[in-house]
Amino acid sequence: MDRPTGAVVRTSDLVKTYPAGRTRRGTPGTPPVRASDGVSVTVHRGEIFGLLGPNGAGKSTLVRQLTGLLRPDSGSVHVLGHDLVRHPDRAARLLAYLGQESSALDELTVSLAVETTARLRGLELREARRERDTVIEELELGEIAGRPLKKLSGGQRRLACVATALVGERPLLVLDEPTTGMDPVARRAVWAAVDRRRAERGASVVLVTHNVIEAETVLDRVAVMDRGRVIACDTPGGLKALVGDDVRLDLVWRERAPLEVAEVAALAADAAMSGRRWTLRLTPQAARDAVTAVTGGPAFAALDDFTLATPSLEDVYLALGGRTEGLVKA
Ligand SMILES: Nc1ncnc2c1ncn2[C@@H]1O[C@H](COP(=O)(O)OP(=O)(O)OP(=O)(O)O)[C@@H](O)[C@H]1O
Repeated sequence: MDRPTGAVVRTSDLVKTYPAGRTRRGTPGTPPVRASDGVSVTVHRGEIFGLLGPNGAGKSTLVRQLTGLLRPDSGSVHVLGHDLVRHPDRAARLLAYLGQESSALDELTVSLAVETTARLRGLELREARRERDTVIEELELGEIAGRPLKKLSGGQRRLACVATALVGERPLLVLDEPTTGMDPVARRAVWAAVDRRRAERGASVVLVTHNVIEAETVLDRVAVMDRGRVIACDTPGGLKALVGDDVRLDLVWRERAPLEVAEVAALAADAAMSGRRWTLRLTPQAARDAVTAVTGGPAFAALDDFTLATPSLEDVYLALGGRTEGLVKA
């Protein structure tokens, strides 16, 4: 897609270290954590930009700095040309932020929470109510619009919080795991609404996720984070090209792998093993040979299931040396 090149977000060499935990006499404190370790990212206008990585990679720390909520130790953050390290108060006019926890509006009904947020973002009463009604319909919140947030299920409450993030037309939406706890219908409604803000109003979106499937389908570009650093940044397709033509072979054994079969023993060295599941990255020819070996010979009786797939972002992540814990597949 043709996009204007203007940067909406530009961070340069951000460093943030959380200080060491306090020690009680005789007990060791927690060490300091460098949660941002020289992070430079640029988000363009009209782009859905993802931050992907396992728990503790530094995604939330980064978005809290680019929303002016957390001051970096060093480095710069510019949003639409405004220096948010110097002027964090300007963030409220430039962006809407949905954090992981959002309990400030818990006492209000869904409808009032959305309307109040719209008013706080400067809309006149009539306009605020019009936007409220639009977003409530868009996210199919009508049935629960009259109920207080604190009495909703986790997924419903999250959806109501997304609704508050979408009113008031901010040019930048920063969403930290927006679809946590939602069912597939709600998730689809959220992605459609986010995409509409981008397509119809040119909004830009920074989206934190550790859901690999979600990342592949909705994001234009992805920064892969690990231990406070961006270890790769590209389109999902560009990232997948890093792992070349390799395919992924998953083998699931009924009880245990038949290591007495020579072909299976040969595969063991390169397999990432998780219980009864082996995962291998192989060239297409090697994968064909492996499938022939495990489905044709004596290994077949021990095999429960197998799948052959083109690379996913998870494979990219592994190839880059990342850790898999916390990367969710569903
Ligand atoms: N307030 C804090 N004080 C001390 N350490 C912190 C604080 N907040 C985060 N950390 C640490 O900083 C690192 C990065 O945390 P952060 O929340 O940014 O990760 P994340 O990628 O958003 O993780 P998750 O996917 O679990 O939300 C982690 O090691 C975390 O334990």
